[in-house]
Amino acid sequence: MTVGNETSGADPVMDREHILEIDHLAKAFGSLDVLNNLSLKLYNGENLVVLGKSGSGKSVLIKCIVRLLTPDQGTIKVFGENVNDLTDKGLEEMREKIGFLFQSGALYDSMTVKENLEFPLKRIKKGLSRKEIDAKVEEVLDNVGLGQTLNKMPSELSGGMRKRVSLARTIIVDPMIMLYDEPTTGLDPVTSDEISELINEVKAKYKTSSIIITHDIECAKQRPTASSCCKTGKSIWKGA
Ligand SMILES: Nc1ncnc2c1ncn2[C@@H]1O[C@H](COP(=O)(O)OP(=O)(O)OP(=O)(O)O)[C@@H](O)[C@H]1O
Repeated sequence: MTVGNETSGADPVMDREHILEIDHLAKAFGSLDVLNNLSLKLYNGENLVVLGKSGSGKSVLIKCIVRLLTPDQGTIKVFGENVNDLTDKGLEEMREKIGFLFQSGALYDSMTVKENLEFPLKRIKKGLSRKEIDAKVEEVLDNVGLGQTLNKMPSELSGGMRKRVSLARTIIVDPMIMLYDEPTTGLDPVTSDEISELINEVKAKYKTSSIIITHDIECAKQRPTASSCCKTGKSIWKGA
């Protein structure tokens, strides 16, 4: 896999704090070495692309970051804290600051778009008034260009629209870090470009730091200027 840090600002990356740091991570399943000596740093306000072919361990990496899997070796620090040392409460708090965009989109098919967006908001940002919830739902939907879909069912949306709604549902709770798992998989080239552009817009509007896990080299290239690149495991891309 290849890891490339990228920043849109004029600041040199090295001058800024890192909010996620992985050091010499290793994970195997039996005799299958999936992650081998992987290190990366995600700096505040940047997009970081992890590029790897199918089966190279991209999803395993995400699961290790949020402790759905325990690494065999190495450390993962998020917001300065070692993920494997967190208490259950600490883990819950950390996960609430991290947004996921799953490969499948993972919308609730029996709920309208509005209900899909309200669901995480009511769970994580407790105590909001009806008016505040409506305003937040409208804001995030407008920001992904789908203000008109409020009362539609997911089945009435195209693949690209579902991806946008999923993104809106993730950013509605103001995550500090976004983890994108194959954000453009299954989309046509034009829609893929739109989603890649949207990822850059979300970063600018919501001041998120993002890890984008993909096998799509075009998606990887659509990040702003690459500033550094480190390689580990099976490298298939040498960066811009
Ligand atoms: N819980 C598990 N137990 C055993 N093997 C696993 C487990 N999770 C993942 N693997 C194996 O680890 C390897 C990497 O899986 P992973 O899902 O991370 O791939 P990926 O890079 O995300 O691939 P894709 O792009 O196809 O989704 C695969 O060979 C998979 O079978």
